[in-house]
Amino acid sequence: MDRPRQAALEVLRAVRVDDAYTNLALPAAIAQHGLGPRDAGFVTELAAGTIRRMGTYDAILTVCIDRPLRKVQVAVLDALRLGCHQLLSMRVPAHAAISTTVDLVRSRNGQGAAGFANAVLRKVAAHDLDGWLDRVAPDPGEPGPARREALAVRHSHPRWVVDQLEQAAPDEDLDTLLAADNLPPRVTLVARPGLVDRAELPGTPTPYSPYGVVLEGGDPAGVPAVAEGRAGVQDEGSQLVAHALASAAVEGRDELWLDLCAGPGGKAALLAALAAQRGARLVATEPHLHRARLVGRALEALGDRTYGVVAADGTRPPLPAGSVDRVLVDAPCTGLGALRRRPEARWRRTPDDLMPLVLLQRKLLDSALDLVRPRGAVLYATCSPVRAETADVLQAVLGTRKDVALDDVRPLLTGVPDIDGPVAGTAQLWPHRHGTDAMFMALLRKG
Ligand SMILES: C[S@@+](CC[C@H](N)C(=O)[O-])C[C@H]1O[C@@H](n2cnc3c(N)ncnc32)[C@H](O)[C@@H]1O
Repeated sequence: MDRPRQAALEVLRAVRVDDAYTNLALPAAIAQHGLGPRDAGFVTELAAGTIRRMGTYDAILTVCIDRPLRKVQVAVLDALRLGCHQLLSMRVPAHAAISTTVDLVRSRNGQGAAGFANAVLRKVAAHDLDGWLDRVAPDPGEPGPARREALAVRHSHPRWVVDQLEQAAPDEDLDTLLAADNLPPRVTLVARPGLVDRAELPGTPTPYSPYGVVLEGGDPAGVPAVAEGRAGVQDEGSQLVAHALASAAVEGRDELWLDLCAGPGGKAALLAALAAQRGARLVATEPHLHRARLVGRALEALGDRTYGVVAADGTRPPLPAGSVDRVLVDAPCTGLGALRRRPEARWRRTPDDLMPLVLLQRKLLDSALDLVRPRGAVLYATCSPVRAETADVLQAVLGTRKDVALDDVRPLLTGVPDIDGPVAGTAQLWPHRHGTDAMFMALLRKG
């Protein structure tokens, strides 16, 4: 039996049936099948790539199968999707892609299903990916619903996500923006100031963050500074969020910093290191215990130079009003700006997720504004560019508070080009433009 393909099929099943995260299911399947580095690379590309591009492959399979996809046995459908990825997006020769998929189906679903898979994949193999896209989703060129529908299929995004991204970036080339979500991100490390210098880390310096390096290859866990918590794996956009809050000018006392939504702790660790260099200390809050533990671990290398983490709800934080000098609200959000990182995320989110998140985001921002002292700084951030979570939250909260003003965050992001956000003074990063997650940032001050 072909163990790499079997492992990939198991990852697809775990993601579909058990709601597993691809990034966790993959190493588990690789370990369980005892695969070496070469096979592990193949399985990672096969499983993660198939999950990411499933929307496109389902549109193609719909044409190749004479009954609705929902009537195809799901295990067989998963195998067909893996076959499509090998045929259309990987350099696997067609005969190998077809015969190995058919063998996989035969071993699990019997001879009849194997014959069906063989017939379907032969049809798929009749065209390359571009040929199929021109057939199932020709781009009408003109902006509008038909184009958004075509781009949703071409770039394998749910249609509602395409609509949200288009509203978030009406002047952007939607084609380029969506294409960037299908490129797995480069691995970026952060050197936590005072604990390690970035020159000591392998890789090349990140273009915008003063703390980052892009790792050219290899396992980040094998870097000693990462293993010791003096450095970590962190997107450059996330580094810039911590950098912006730390760089905001704050008059007078600057002793207590708060990360209100801290789990799993990447930004908390960078902020805590920056605070410690200036004689300030960070406290982190996170309501979910397992995530609070991760924050604790991320802060370990700083010892008593931080106040550590408190398992608490940020809307009812255990701190007196007006007691904090700087607050980060890295709010729970749809994560539609970080789709590159989580292959299954686009299929799991639904439009119904939006409103509860927006209500929580408003409460958290309000809570942060209560906690900060007059003339202190609050940075509101999301890894989503969706307007309901960015501009609308900001405007709703500013509309109810006379004591708060929006400051310009953009001068704190020196050297980062084209960062204007949806409200004057806010910033929006983009994968296709900056090579980062689509982080939104707004800086607020209490009068
Ligand atoms: C976008 S993540 C934060 C990422 C984190 N800052 C980092 O860089 O590692 C949002 C976090 O908010 C937490 N959260 C959810 N509800 C919350 C609440 N009521 N108060 C505070 N945090 C909350 C989530 O559990 C999640 O860990």
